[in-house]
Amino acid sequence: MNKKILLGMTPTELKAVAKSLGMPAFTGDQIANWMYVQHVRSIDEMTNISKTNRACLAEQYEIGCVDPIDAQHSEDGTIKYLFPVRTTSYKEGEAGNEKTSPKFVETVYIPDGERATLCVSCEVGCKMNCLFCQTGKQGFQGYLSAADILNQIYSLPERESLTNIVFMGQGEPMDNLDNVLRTTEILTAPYAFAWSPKRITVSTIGIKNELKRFIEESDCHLAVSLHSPFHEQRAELMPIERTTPVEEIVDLLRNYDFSHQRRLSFEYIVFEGINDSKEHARAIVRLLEGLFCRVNLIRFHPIPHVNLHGADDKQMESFRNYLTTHGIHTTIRASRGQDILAACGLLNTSRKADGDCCK
Ligand SMILES: C[S@@+](CC[C@H](N)C(=O)[O-])C[C@H]1O[C@@H](n2cnc3c(N)ncnc32)[C@H](O)[C@@H]1O
Ligand code: SF4
Repeated sequence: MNKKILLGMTPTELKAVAKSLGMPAFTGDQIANWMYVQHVRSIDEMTNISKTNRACLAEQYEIGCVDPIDAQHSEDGTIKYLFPVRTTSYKEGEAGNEKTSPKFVETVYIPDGERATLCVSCEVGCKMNCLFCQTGKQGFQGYLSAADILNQIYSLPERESLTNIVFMGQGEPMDNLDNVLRTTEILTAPYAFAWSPKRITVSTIGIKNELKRFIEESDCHLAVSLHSPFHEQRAELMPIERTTPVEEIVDLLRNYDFSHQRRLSFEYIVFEGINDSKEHARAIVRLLEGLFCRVNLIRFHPIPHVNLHGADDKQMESFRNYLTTHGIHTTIRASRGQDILAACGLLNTSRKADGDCCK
């Protein structure tokens, strides 16, 4: 029998589990504390629960944490982990692709002086098919459960040194919003990891209704992938633009206040000769006028069979300077882990199921 997984459950749900097994409701709080505060790896370690009750719980349940099975080390200190995925789901009508099991996701640990950022994945692959992204090339093989998203943090060898988490790995967070929100709730709740939401950034291409829900139900920072201010060009780079133009996303964002603790940023990969002109910079200034936000310029990390090239440093700096002098706080993001294919947009686990995982 496949055991049910406790990781990702809220205290209310854990109390219901305890009661269903004939235990007092407060056992649910004890389980939450053992998992989310003490980070134990087995039910047997929950020593303030009686031996009999632990055995009873373990008959049907397990924590559901699983260690990474591979780690690649970059020369810049970045580490890319490969995590097995326990359960994936699909929305109604989406073809399941269960034959590719076992499934894996990649998670990237990025130490940087006093900071240590973890880039987590929320889906196996991605269905959004952005032209420039290697995860998009993988296609979509399922939504991660909150347990599998959380496990990337729970089972990370460097967990205690983490200062920030970014949802910038495989997958589109707004496409798996319930599980992403459940994860950020557990990461920020006082009963659990108790992280400030200001240490967590969720990146999205902009799916309107879900984005609205995310803004209203979470306090985490938000990053929107822009990449072109022009409709036709953005649609060529990012198919989502055809159904949800970024102008609609910006209009939505104008309804909320990002001038205090919560940060709104736009990510912009600078492609040589494609989106690095003065016209682009001017159009960005027009698009974002009056919005309290910043722009992060990203270097393009080349992927096979895609004829796009990154702009050089001089061009990126001049683009940044134009935006900055026109009132938009703009930074150039350092690329990390490119030598081990861990940099933004390079994650891909399509071949891992064929036994290629440790090469
Ligand atoms: C991999 S995505 C995951 C989060 C979300 N799906 C999104 O697109 O915002 C994280 C960031 O990587 C960027 N990215 C994708 N492919 C890239 C590439 N080849 N080089 C640089 N950045 C890339 C995306 O545009 C996005 O800003
Ligand atoms: S850039 Fe983001 S949304 Fe686009 S394919 Fe990659 S992971 Fe998916």
